[in-house]
Amino acid sequence: MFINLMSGELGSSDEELIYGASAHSDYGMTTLLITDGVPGLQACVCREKSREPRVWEDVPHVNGCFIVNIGDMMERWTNCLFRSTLHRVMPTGQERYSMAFFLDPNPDCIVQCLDSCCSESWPPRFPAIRSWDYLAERFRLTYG
Ligand SMILES: O=C(O)CCC(=O)C(=O)O
Ligand SMILES: [Fe+2]
Repeated sequence: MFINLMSGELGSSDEELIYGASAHSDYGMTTLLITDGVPGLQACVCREKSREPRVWEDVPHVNGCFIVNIGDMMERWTNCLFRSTLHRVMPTGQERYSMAFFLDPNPDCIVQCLDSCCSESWPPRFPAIRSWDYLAERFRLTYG
């Protein structure tokens, strides 16, 4: 479990929002996200993340509800039957707060294609990997 508190800040000189989040999918299994209702979050409505041009849709805020993101580890587990959600936060000029709860399997859990998610015509696409090894590699690639 990992919680991320994000805030968009107003620049002192020109009242411009200086932080958003570039396009990404979350690394883990599932993310529960809550925001203060200020817009900015967008999801890519494409099944293939590499497809261009990307089409982005605003994610509506619903009071009292979490936004649920499927993460990349869930995509591996389900052999791409569940696709992870490509999303981003666009600066709007307004102060904005969000809190993300990243839900992951235990570090020693082996993430491998579920039996119900593969067949002869749809073989496993990813090798089995220890949950923590997968996350550590993603963190290493992102943060060096
Ligand atoms: O602030 C948001 O709405 C999204 C944050 C996010 O994508 C993340 O923390 O991974
Ligand atoms: Fe995210």
